[in-house]
Amino acid sequence: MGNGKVKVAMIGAGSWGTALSLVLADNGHTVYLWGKNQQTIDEINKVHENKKYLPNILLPDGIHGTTSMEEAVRDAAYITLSVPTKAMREVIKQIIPFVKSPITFVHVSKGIEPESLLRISEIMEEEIPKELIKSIVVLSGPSHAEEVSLRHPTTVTVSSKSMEEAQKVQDLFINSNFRVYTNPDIIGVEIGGALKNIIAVCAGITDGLGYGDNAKAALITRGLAEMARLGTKMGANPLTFAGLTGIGDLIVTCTSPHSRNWRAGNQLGKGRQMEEVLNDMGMAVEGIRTTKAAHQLSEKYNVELPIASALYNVLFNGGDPKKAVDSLMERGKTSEMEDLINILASQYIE
Ligand SMILES: NC(=O)C1=CN([C@@H]2O[C@H](COP(=O)(O)OP(=O)(O)OC[C@H]3O[C@@H](n4cnc5c(N)ncnc54)[C@H](OP(=O)(O)O)[C@@H]3O)[C@@H](O)[C@H]2O)C=CC1
Ligand SMILES: O=C(CO)COP(=O)(O)O
Repeated sequence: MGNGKVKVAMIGAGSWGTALSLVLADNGHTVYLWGKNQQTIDEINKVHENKKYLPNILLPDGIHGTTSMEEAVRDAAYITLSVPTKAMREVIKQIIPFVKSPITFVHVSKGIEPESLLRISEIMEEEIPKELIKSIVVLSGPSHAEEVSLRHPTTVTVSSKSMEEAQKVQDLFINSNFRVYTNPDIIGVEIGGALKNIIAVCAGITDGLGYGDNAKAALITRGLAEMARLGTKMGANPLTFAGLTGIGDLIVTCTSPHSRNWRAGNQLGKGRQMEEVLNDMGMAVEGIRTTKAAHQLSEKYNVELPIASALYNVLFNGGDPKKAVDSLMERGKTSEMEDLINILASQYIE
């Protein structure tokens, strides 16, 4: 391939895996886009379109669809995982037999696993034999697949325990439409990307209830405080929440109808039932499972998460969305500054 151009295995042919394959192909790399649905893969190869997940986007020639994991992974320089969090373990098990030497795994997904309470890179460390891991890199940030595939300006962040490998992945993806930053705080980057989905569901709910911009601004700002409060307890740098994978991703998902989390919340706010909403969506709505994980994490770390708890009550205890908002507004009085100081201080006090 030469000229720094490599083969990349993209595992997951949904919206995000397909859009990121387009970025890599634009950069001259050869992408083997793996999916389990034969019809989707045939469409990608024959008409260069992923009709289900990224309709009306002509995919570049450098993208080869495949349902063969062996073909996708063989001789790849990078293996990128782009399946929803709940499919991670199952898909990694399918990859491993075809990995012959240590390689850098990239993941681009946004969730926390309920029960184990692991971030995705931790799940990967559990599932992939140590001797096959060169490094694990996460790519996250405010980036709707629909806009990335139109080559609209987008910024994301990569993070890893190895910044050398993170920089290589930065070089792999970066181009004039897709600007990639680095951040050494992998915990903060992964937690921000996962928890913002909870707040986006809530923003959809308040929009569905007919509330306006004040409620949205309140959710984004207090949601950010909640993310930072839990994140710092889990070892994140509080400053990461002021970056692309914190406030950046909160803004894009809480304010955009592209967001599946916002859209699901919006339907709940309009009075529809969760099961029906998720069935109709037919795409990953990560915020639902991550709300369960956040509820468990708030107990584990003894951190108050009023917004996530209110959503947990709506999603898993049949709570009424309007009453959930009322309950947040009627909480005991607190001090904003005291909360922010506690967040900044929490990494130093244990
Ligand atoms: N869409 C976006 O704009 C962005 C998404 N993300 C994150 O990327 C991740 C993936 O999301 P996204 O691509 O949007 O999701 P989609 O719902 O668009 O696609 C999910 C893909 O995963 C596949 N999949 C699901 N379960 C399995 C499984 N058990 N085995 C194999 N394949 C499976 C689906 O295949 P099939 O159709 O065959 O079921 C489908 O190709 C999520 O964590 C999301 O938060 C991050 C940034 C942006
Ligand atoms: O993470 C995203 C944008 O950064 C996509 O959000 P949704 O999963 O809510 O569509």
